[in-house]
Amino acid sequence: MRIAVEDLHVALAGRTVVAGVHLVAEEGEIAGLVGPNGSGKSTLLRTVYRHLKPRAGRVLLDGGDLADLTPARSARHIAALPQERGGDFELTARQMVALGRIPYQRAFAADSTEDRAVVASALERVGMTADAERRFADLSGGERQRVLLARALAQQPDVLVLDEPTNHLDVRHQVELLALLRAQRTTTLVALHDLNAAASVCDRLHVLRRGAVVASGKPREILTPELLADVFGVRAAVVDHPLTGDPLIAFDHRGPATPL
Ligand SMILES: Nc1ncnc2c1ncn2[C@@H]1O[C@H](COP(=O)(O)OP(=O)(O)OP(=O)(O)O)[C@@H](O)[C@H]1O
Repeated sequence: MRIAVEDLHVALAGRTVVAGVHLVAEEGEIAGLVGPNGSGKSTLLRTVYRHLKPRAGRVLLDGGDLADLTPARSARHIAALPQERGGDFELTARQMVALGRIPYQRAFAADSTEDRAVVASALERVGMTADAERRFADLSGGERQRVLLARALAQQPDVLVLDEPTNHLDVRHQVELLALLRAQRTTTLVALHDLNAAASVCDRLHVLRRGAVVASGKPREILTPELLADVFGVRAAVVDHPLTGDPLIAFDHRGPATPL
């Protein structure tokens, strides 16, 4: 499915945090949101997965307004990996993933054979099968992250909304998660701080600054030294990755673009 955000405005505690955002992720596309701390990435994503109500604007799924769907109906279309990683800690990892099947179940119905197969496959895809019967509470930050991603996959959504999905993951699991997203080809909106990961996995990037999109396009067009200096305040060279040919940002860690 195609997802379009149209003229979205969100206010929090009386302050405008997202101001007139337009963006699109085409069917099967991975659209990345990048921007400095506080630029509105999480707020925008929370509004897309209906955790927040916009002050104005719409989120359209294949042209239909998401706000017209019941929560259960929209949960069949959109699954989120939010930044707050709370939840019911008494559940096992498998039970946590099984929560992703609720939008497909009647009230009080037991899991079907299909539900169990979908849950097992989601656990397998994030590499958590061996830990499936452990308590969610006992898992490490990265393991919880992977279980919550499996829950989103078990929802079999048309659109995945991921807020910093590589947080807490070691480098191997970061690479695996990005490979999984690439292989998946589900329309995806993903906020990423790691600009090199974003350059490698995203078909299109949207750069946010103070709640507004200031640049949109292919990573190679967007991630220029000028933009990195202007929006992120850092000095960097952009070169071709020697293994993949993707844009590779080499940051100058010795000091920012402008004096501190
Ligand atoms: N519940 C809230 N009440 C008031 N202001 C909020 C609330 N949540 C976030 N904000 C403010 O909204 C702005 C955007 O925050 P948001 O979390 O969307 O940014 P972000 O781009 O995801 O940041 P980060 O990269 O630090 O995660 C920030 O200035 C933040 O302080």
